[in-house]
Amino acid sequence: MNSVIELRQAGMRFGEVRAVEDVDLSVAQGEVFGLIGHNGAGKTTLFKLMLGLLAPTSGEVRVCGEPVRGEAFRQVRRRIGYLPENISLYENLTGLETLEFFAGLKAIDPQTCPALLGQVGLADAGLVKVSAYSKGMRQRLAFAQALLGKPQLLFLDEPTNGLDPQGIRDFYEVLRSLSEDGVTTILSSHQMAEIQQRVSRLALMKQGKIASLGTVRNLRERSALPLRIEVELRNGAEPELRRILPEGGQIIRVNGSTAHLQCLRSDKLRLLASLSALGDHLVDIHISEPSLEDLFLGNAEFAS
Ligand SMILES: Nc1ncnc2c1ncn2[C@@H]1O[C@H](COP(=O)(O)OP(=O)(O)OP(=O)(O)O)[C@@H](O)[C@H]1O
Repeated sequence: MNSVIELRQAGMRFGEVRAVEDVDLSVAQGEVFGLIGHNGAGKTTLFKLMLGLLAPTSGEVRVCGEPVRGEAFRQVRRRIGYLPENISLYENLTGLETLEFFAGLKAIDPQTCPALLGQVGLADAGLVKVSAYSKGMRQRLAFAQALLGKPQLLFLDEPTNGLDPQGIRDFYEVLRSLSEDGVTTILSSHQMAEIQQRVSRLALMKQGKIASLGTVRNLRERSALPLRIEVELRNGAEPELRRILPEGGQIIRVNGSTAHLQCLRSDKLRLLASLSALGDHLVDIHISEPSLEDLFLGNAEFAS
């Protein structure tokens, strides 16, 4: 694997607070990698470690092969775009002036700014003052700021805050196309329904540690959470369902003609085989995997 980011037993303590502890992580080039966790889980601190804004109090953090505190990291930093969680924008500047201002700070050609505004869907708002921008427009502008200078590595802290569904779709479309060009993205989010279809892998952080790491499918398969199965029956078939239900299948409730069941993944095939014996009593079956939100909120136990 061509790792762009490597953390080895990385830790960050603030006095007695262990904000990040024993984190081992490798992220490959072109990945869209998600970080999720409750407030205070350590996501922002981990971002700051990877950006070289904080020096780890233990372990090692390397980005593009360089230790983040070394001299060589100055060059690496030029290839990094960062969208902080709470970016401050000047109300009196227009969108274009804002971007040109950030371009000046980064010594980037300001002539690249109009195209960048177009990339984030603000082509028609470049001459409008930020004070008249909606929350979503501000977030798009902040994203454009992170894209200045065509970074190879993007760190985006809660990037879809304030975006409407179309804005969220546009945002991930930009990420997808950047990923195809080899750009690596690390993003944090509380929006689990949104993140679960769009990241290549993710890490679930709890109290400074990575509690689980993998694809969404890996995380689901490792969790002890049950699958939910909705069984649509013909009228009067409930007793028959109860009769054929194998061990491991559990009826949670029955609403009219729909029975809500659950079972462990390991019992799924056995349960489905039994349900097929319902024959004409059966209208339809719908299986739901535990969502990322279930995994996150359900305090599921994960295998390491
Ligand atoms: N500069 C600091 N000094 C002292 N403690 C800090 C500092 N920065 C963070 N912490 C503590 O470290 C822990 C992790 O904080 P961090 O901001 O990294 O979490 P987070 O997952 O980003 O939370 P949120 O989702 O609320 O942004 C928290 O207990 C926080 O209070």
